[in-house]
Amino acid sequence: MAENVDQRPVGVRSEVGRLRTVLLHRPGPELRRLTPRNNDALLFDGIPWVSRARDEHDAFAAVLRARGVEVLHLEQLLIETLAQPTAAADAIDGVLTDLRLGDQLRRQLRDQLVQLGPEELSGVLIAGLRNDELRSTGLVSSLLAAEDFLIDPLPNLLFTRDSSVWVGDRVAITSLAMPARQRETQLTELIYAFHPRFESVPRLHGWAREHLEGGDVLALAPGVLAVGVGERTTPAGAERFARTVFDHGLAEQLLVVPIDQNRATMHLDTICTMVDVDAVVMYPNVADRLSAIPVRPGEGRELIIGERAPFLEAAATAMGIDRLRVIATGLDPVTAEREQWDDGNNTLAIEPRVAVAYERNVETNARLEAAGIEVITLAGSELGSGRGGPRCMSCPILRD
Ligand SMILES: NC(=[NH2+])NCCC[C@H](N)C(=O)O
Repeated sequence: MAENVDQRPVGVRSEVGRLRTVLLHRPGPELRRLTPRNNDALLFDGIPWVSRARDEHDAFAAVLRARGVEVLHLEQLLIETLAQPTAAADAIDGVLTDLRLGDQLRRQLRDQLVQLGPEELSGVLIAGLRNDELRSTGLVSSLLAAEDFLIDPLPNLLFTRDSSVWVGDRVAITSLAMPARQRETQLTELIYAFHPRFESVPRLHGWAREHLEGGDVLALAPGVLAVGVGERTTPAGAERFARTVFDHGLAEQLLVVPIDQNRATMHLDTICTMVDVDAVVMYPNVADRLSAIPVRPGEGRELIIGERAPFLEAAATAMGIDRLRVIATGLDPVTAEREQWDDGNNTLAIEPRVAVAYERNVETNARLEAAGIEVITLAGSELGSGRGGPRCMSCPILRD
């Protein structure tokens, strides 16, 4: 494990090892920005009731704390980060690159942002800024509608899984594919670059690189990673990730898993998550046709590309086990489809055979229990409108 400045251990080498430290984001005013006109672009399937969403999220954090997990909040880390003038200056430069602003508005916006303290600045970076919230008299501002955003809100920051991912004792800053989420990783990059807690942690990848999202990355076993390639992580993102983890000696094998390019299966963790060292909960409607391409490091900069094989077989082989046990979402194809959509597959293991799951996925949870998995249920009626479950809403920083 890497020692960092204040001597707190970090590192993730498993999906199921006892969870010690996790990064969450408690949803706030950024969710109030969602309207029926912008929710599709902002990747929400409905308009969440904000205070209830916060209650549900607080219950999630409480469940984790009750099990001895240290919960870090992204907003708190961001505020502490922005207390450093260079970090605040970087953050402001980052939002001001937006080409919709124009020079005059950019100057006026800068004048306002530099006056903000860390807490207010963090608030604006997360909740965004509407045109009518800045007193500007310039051409651009007068032509934009009052409700147009000068800084887009980040309602999906809630899904901390995607905006950074720990691989061993390093952190990969990801590069998010959807325009509504791209700025999130400017914030995670800032936190990991400047926050004293992470000062000595080497950073991988980066927000300006090929698309790679944490929801696509699974740590199947020591030295064995899987990465989904679909709507979010691109083939080039997977290739860069393979090269990077091999160069840093963080894995010996990577399984690249092509997934359907659609919203229901946006990340690998929407169809498959691990609940034990040799068991996954998986969407049966894709389980049989899901395949994997094994990739290994070759000579020099080469990658050795293996033969495409059924995912479950390839995973078991790479993990050195006879068989990966599969617990299926739902019972029949229709229930499975409903529960997969409601993130029944998206469980967060907090130790082997103990997983956090949304309570609404009754059939899937019953099957998990029957398979010997303790299921800690969460209400998620509001949180779920962003199409993400307990795994999406958590970024493990330290696991046994
Ligand atoms: N790891 C995950 N499955 N994350 C879910 C993210 C959901 C989010 N609304 C998006 O569309 O990007």
